Amino acid sequence: MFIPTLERQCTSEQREKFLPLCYDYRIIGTYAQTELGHGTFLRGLETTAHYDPNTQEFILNSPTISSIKWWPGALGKTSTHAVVLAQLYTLGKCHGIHPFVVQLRSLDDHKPLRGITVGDIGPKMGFGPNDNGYLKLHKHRIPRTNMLMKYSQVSPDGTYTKPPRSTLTYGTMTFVRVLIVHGSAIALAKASTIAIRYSAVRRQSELRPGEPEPQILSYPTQQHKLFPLLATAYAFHFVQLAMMKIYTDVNDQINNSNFSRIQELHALSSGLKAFTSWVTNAGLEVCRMSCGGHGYSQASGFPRLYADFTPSCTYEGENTVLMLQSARYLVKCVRDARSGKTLPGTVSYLSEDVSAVHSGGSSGRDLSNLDFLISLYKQRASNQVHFASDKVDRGISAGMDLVGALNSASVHLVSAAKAHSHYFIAKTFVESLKLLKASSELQNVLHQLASVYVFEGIAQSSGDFIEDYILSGSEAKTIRQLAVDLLPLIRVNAVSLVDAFSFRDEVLQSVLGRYDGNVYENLFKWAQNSPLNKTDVHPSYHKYLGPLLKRNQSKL
Ligand SMILES: CCCCCCCC/C=C\CCCCCCC/C=C/C(=O)SCCNC(=O)CCNC(=O)[C@H](O)C(C)(C)COP(=O)(O)OP(=O)(O)OC[C@H]1O[C@@H](n2cnc3c(N)ncnc32)[C@H](O)[C@@H]1OP(=O)(O)O
Ligand SMILES: Cc1cc2nc3c(=O)[nH]c(=O)nc-3n(C[C@H](O)[C@H](O)[C@H](O)COP(=O)(O)OP(=O)(O)OC[C@H]3O[C@@H](n4cnc5c(N)ncnc54)[C@H](O)[C@@H]3O)c2cc1C
Repeated sequence: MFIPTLERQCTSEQREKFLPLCYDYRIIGTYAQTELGHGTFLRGLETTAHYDPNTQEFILNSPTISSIKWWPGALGKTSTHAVVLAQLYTLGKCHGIHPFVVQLRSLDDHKPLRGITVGDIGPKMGFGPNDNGYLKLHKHRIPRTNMLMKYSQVSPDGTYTKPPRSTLTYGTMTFVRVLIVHGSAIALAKASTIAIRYSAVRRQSELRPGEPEPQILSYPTQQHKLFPLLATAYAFHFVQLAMMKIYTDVNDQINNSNFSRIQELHALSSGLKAFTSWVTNAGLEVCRMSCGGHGYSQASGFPRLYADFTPSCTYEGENTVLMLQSARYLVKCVRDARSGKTLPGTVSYLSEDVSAVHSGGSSGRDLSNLDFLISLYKQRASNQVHFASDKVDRGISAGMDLVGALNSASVHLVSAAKAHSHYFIAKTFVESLKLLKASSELQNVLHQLASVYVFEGIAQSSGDFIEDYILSGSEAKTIRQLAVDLLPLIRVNAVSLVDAFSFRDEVLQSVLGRYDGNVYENLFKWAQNSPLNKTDVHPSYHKYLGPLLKRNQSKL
């Protein structure tokens, strides 16, 4: 995050000064924004940067215990520098959060500089090798030119020039949220690879006396656990490509001072980061549990994969907060649509009259047709967004201000943002396959994946579709069965579909997911290498167990 921030927030002179040092690994930096007392509420950050025109320096301080920077990756023992987000004060006025490059440690002996107290925040659930750290600043001075001034400036005499948009400071977070969508796709692909390969190797239970134990991948319940997640990994792959394309296009516009789509990008990246990381987080646990006891072993790779992935739901914007950000924009779009404004591409459906799609018990609608089902996802999203938006309007009519009305409708706003994200993902998956140049055989297999993703997505949220009369109960049941009917077809290519992710064994880090399937021999080898097995009799025997046993034996 250090380098992307410099690349996006530096003037050209600052780029020339700082970026070569980064690219050549002459300095190592972190992104120090979160504090002990604030991670979500950025306007509440307390670190201060007061400009001193006499020396043309900023004086950085952590004025309170809650203002100590806390969590930034590699801050504790590694980073020599940080981008520090602090409240800018100049000529007696506060101008809000701005980014500053701060050197933390000497480039000679790596010791912390004067006014810098820095260290590791202690053991965490995962990310063991990462020294997430703390930073306490005490009257630490940096040159004026260390404030990143692409968008806002402080002149030598202290005059402040404000940015074209205050939120441009938040640009790196948007970029990383887009990367996390990619990260979700990768993590779910890894978990699917481990679980499906292991399920093809593992044989368990005797269905009928005398019959060989079947591969657990042959059980419909095992397929129902794993194949929708496999399909989701493929869906997220195509979605992260689409998300990155939108990000690149909007970022190019921003670089040309066109800020018209910055809000749409913020809303979409927030919703997709939250949606994909929540779904992946839950999916990793399903994959682990589908591998039985060996899934719980470190040898499976699941404990580390989960412990390292799960903070994706928290960092870079806590997921609920990001869903609310997305929903806030959707509410704005409903208002714009009602006042006749044209809406941007990813939200244009909110101005359509989607109520035309009626439920109908045996209306003869083709419930296996993906284009038709995507129209139902659209209707569900539109209904949920308009419902939540109407709740906000009713709150205001009842005398609340906008903040109060948004807060009181927030549970529904999160549901609406989830439905919006889900519609975007399902639509993107189906549309991406149409554009894919692939053999008819491959198209057929990928269509099976898209179908099980779309069917299962409705089955798992059928309440949304039934409550709004988008589907009848019997239609929902039919779609649920369509998903189950697809499972044996996907079974044929399941192992090939995870092999296609091409994770090397060294990357997958899983004995269960080994490409050669040689699980049991390698589990035993792995166990023998366990530190506890260095000696037959563990030294602790002589200190604790031995004396205890001997003492009790003497009583016999
Ligand atoms: C290239 C191949 C790569 C492959 C990689 C694949 C694998 C990689 C996997 C993962 C990679 C990434 C690894 C992750 C490592 C990250 C480690 C963690 C880092 C961090 O956590 S950094 C700190 C993150 N912190 C946050 O995100 C804070 C969240 N809080 C906020 O953003 C804000 O406080 C807020 C938005 C919640 C609230 O802001 P505010 O108080 O100002 O209140 P509002 O009134 O809601 O907002 C005002 C206004 O601003 C708009 N807004 C807000 N944010 C943005 C934004 N980012 N962009 C644009 N606009 C924004 C908001 O919509 C409001 O606008 P309106 O007034 O409504 O118009
Ligand atoms: C592994 C890891 C790495 C990190 N790396 C970095 C880093 O490199 N740099 C950095 O600056 N930070 C980093 N962070 C910090 C991270 O960005 C914050 O933890 C994150 O932004 C969440 O903020 P918080 O911890 O204050 O949670 P809080 O915001 O306190 O969240 C707690 C609860 O409050 C709820 N909540 C908060 N606000 C609202 C609201 N407005 N409406 C409804 N509910 C709300 C949330 O939904 C959540 O349920 C990292 C964190 C982790 C875990």
